Amino acid sequence: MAETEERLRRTMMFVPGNNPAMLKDAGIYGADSIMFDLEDAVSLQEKDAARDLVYEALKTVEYGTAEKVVRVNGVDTPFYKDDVRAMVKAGIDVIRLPKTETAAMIQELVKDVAAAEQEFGRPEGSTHVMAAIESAKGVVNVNAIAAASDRMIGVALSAEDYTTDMKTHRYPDGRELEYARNVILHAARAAGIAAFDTVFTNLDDEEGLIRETKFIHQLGFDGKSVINPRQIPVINAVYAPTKAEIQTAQQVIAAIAEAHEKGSGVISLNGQMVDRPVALRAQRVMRLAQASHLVDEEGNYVEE
Ligand SMILES: CC(=O)SCCNC(=O)CCNC(=O)[C@H](O)C(C)(C)COP(=O)(O)OP(=O)(O)OC[C@H]1O[C@@H](n2cnc3c(N)ncnc32)[C@H](O)[C@@H]1OP(=O)(O)O
Ligand SMILES: O=C([O-])CC(=O)C(=O)O
Ligand SMILES: [Mg+2]
Repeated sequence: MAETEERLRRTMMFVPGNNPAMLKDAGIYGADSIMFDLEDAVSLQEKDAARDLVYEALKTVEYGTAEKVVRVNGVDTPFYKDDVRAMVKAGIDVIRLPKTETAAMIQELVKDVAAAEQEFGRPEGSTHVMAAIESAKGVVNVNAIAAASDRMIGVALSAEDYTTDMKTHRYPDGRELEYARNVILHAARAAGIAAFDTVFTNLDDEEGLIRETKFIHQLGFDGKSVINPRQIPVINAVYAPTKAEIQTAQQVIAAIAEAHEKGSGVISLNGQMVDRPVALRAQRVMRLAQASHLVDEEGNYVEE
């Protein structure tokens, strides 16, 4: 894994790289990661102008604590090399490679990123990478892709292209994505990196977005790619623990501390066994509670 401490990545917002107004304001909506897009949101005629615009934005706009990600054009396009050089020069945090099908593609990206870091005097290893899985071939190879480099921070399902490749389309129940979601999630967890679910494209169907987010949250995904700021609070609300979950997590953390004081790794709490995995899950609940501003610095629940 590229990072020692896990970063919260509930929402990764696509921002079309050719839209100056959106580039300027992208930091105000509270996305955990902002993803500048040079690929499919940008027409062929605008590729060079979009790269320049994103470069300028990265140099001049303040994006706060949000992680800065760029979706470059694919390795087999004439834009890819210039995209990688410009984004590394600008100091991007993460490069997202679209339509990743093999570990060799990630290795090629990593080689180009390392060369650009050297060319522009960026700290060696400071640019992380991630893979978007958008085809059957990508799903079949995702274990090797996820483990292809220690610069890798995550893998994402890209269901629009994936369902096209699979000769189907997206249905409200998402059954056509079952296999890909599970395989991608396992590859990410086995490699110790993040897993991102795909975009939800019907902006007016908030209920559908809530249903899909609850489902991918239950599976264990870190978060979703999003296309519009109004999707961010909806997803964050699904990821926010309830008051009861927070209180249970606090009791678990206190109980395990008591067990440790007594020289034990296991204790009973309200008839339930509490051991290390339960305590680790409780710590994650508290991290999500803090990110959702549901607890104060001492960890006390804050009434809304
Ligand atoms: C399959 C794929 O590859 S998906 C990835 C590629 N696609 C994209 O990147 C599309 C990203 N999203 C968008 O361009 C837009 O959200 C659209 C076109 C879908 C809808 O746009 P709008 O109808 O303008 O959305 P809406 O009315 O909700 O916008 C509200 C505000 O949020 C801004 N906004 C909307 N989407 C974004 C975004 N992705 N990033 C930053 N700002 C945004 C709008 O500029 C507007 O700002 P304003 O109030 O200051 O004028
Ligand atoms: O990464 C995403 O979710 C968007 C995308 O490119 C796709 O679905 O093909
Ligand atoms: Mg795509």
